Amino acid sequence: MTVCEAPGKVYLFGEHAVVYGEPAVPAAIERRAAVTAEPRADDHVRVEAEDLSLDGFTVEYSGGTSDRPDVDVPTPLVEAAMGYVDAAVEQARDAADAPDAGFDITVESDIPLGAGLGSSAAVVVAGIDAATRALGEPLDRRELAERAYRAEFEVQDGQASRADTFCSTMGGAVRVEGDDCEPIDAPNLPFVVGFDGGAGDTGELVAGVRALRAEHEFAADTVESVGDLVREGERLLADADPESDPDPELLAALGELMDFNHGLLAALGVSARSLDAMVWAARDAGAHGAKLTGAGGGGCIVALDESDATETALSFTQGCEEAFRAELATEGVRVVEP
Ligand SMILES: Nc1ncnc2c1ncn2[C@@H]1O[C@H](COP(=O)(O)OP(=O)(O)O)[C@@H](O)[C@H]1O
Ligand SMILES: C[C@@](O)(CCOP(=O)(O)O)CC(=O)O
Ligand SMILES: [Mg+2]
Repeated sequence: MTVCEAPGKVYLFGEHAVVYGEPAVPAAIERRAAVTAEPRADDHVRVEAEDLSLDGFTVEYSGGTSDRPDVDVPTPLVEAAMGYVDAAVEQARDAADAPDAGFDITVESDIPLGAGLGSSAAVVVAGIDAATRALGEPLDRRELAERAYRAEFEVQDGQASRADTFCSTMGGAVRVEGDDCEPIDAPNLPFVVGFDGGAGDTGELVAGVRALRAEHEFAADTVESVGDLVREGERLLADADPESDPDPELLAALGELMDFNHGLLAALGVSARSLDAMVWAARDAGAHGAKLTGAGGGGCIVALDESDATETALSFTQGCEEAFRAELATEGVRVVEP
């Protein structure tokens, strides 16, 4: 039995635009998905994923799209729910050259699903790592990240960047631009997350931005502007001392860029009333800046505040179900057992 766990992430800036080759800077946070993989004697895959929003269910199937698990819920729901675990198993079989490998898989996660904190990437990264290790074929981190990206790319119908999967694999803050992925030295930023209890559909939201971009030059310009602000943010981070606490000027400058980034994401149609309400509650409470994180549509915002004011204000904000401080996860995917 092999257990691996991988962290979720917040986007300091750059989501959506990163899908079109602009740079983005996500940072891993201490909320993790743990995947257990136990090889089986047959070629079946049995998945226990109690956190799935289908009220928790257990299914047994041999993988692949033709073989539908025997559970009493509509097929699209099952496919949407199982897609990432399924794709992770396929990548592990391919990497280990074991097309008929079967597994008992268990997923346990404290990352809310579909909320912009990268639960899908964490499940895929931890899943591929656990399954390949269970087969005695551990991957190096770069290959693991690349295979996790391919899994997300497939499930999201060819619309994914390497940002989430690379960040979850490596931990810390990273910068991703196309296929150029590097860890970066960043100071420990005071992230506060607000969660509206809901979720967005990543594939649908990405497709919406794609359509807007194709239709209007100003939408394409908006995506480019996100890239410009990310480049400015990268310069700020490069000048900062990663060893000491970030100074107030740096936080103010990063916060201003986050505010701008949220405005541009809203213009691209991926914000939501609940996300805007949490962003404004954070700003009113004195946060240096606040923005939605991830695909949007519902889910989480991230703010910068070293004091408790934003977390307190968010906990009293209508529509905010949970507010918490998110510590930077310096370690990416890791083996818990054996
Ligand atoms: N704990 C989990 N168990 C099984 N699958 C999960 C789990 N967490 C996430 N997933 C998969 O990831 C999907 C959500 O991914 P996505 O829409 O990209 O949102 P995000 O990555 O922002 O959380 C879920 O529908 C599910 O398929
Ligand atoms: C919108 C996007 O940039 C980030 C999606 O993040 P999440 O799955 O909502 O955590 C898509 C991608 O980069 O693959
Ligand atoms: Mg995702």
